[in-house]
Amino acid sequence: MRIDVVTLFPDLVNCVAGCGITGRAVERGLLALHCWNPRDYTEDRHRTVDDRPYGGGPGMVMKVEPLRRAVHDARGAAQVPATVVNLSPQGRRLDQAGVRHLASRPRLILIAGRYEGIDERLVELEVDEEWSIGDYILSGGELAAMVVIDACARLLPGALGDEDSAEQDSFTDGLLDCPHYTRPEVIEGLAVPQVLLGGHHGEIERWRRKQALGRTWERRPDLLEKLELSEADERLLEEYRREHAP
Ligand SMILES: COc1ccccc1CNc1ccc(C(N)=O)cn1
Repeated sequence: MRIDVVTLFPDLVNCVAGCGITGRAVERGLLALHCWNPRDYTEDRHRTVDDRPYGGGPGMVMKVEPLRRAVHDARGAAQVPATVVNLSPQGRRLDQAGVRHLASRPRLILIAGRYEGIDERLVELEVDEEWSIGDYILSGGELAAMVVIDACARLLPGALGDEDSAEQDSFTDGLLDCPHYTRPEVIEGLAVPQVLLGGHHGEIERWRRKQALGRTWERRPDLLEKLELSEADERLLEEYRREHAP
């Protein structure tokens, strides 16, 4: 998978290429990451990428031309046609289904805006999809782009060894994750649930599923609404509810 990022801060975005699972995905050639800086596509002495908003108001708006030239060069840098994505608070809320959608694209060009945002005509001329990582304002789209890169990289075949937990990742099956424990067995009088120490894999699996169902019911009932639970899951959740009824 190839991801190009149009950004005024390539050093920030390139951090994902240097460490962890995303760094390993790049190392293994599973993910190619390239940044394009609109400032390199300016023609004036001051390398101007922003200007004052028509209609007045605070802040600045990113100009179309430097962005458009950067997108054009990004497109031309590989044969594979790209899906151009603008990261903005106005976009569709990203969830794991959205990540699966984006990770299924052979190529993404992510636009990371700064200032008050980008001239709407760039969106009309070049952008295929707008996505938001949540209902909050960031100083730029770079962190949102890095979230997309990380979440997509985890889904690329070979990115995670079996030492990682993408398969059991919460949200993969629409539920929150079960609690996790590691050594020592007791900390400050808090012991690891006995079932996890017994080595009975069937019991452990059952306990983990029940915890995932129960925690989703307690913390994110909205997620549960969206799911068709199996008979077995319904029974597990019922058991959890009885044990944890307030
Ligand atoms: C006012 O900022 C903008 C306005 C418009 C576009 C981009 C920006 C850059 N900032 C962003 C970007 C994304 C998100 C998000 N929630 O995904 C939050 N902030």
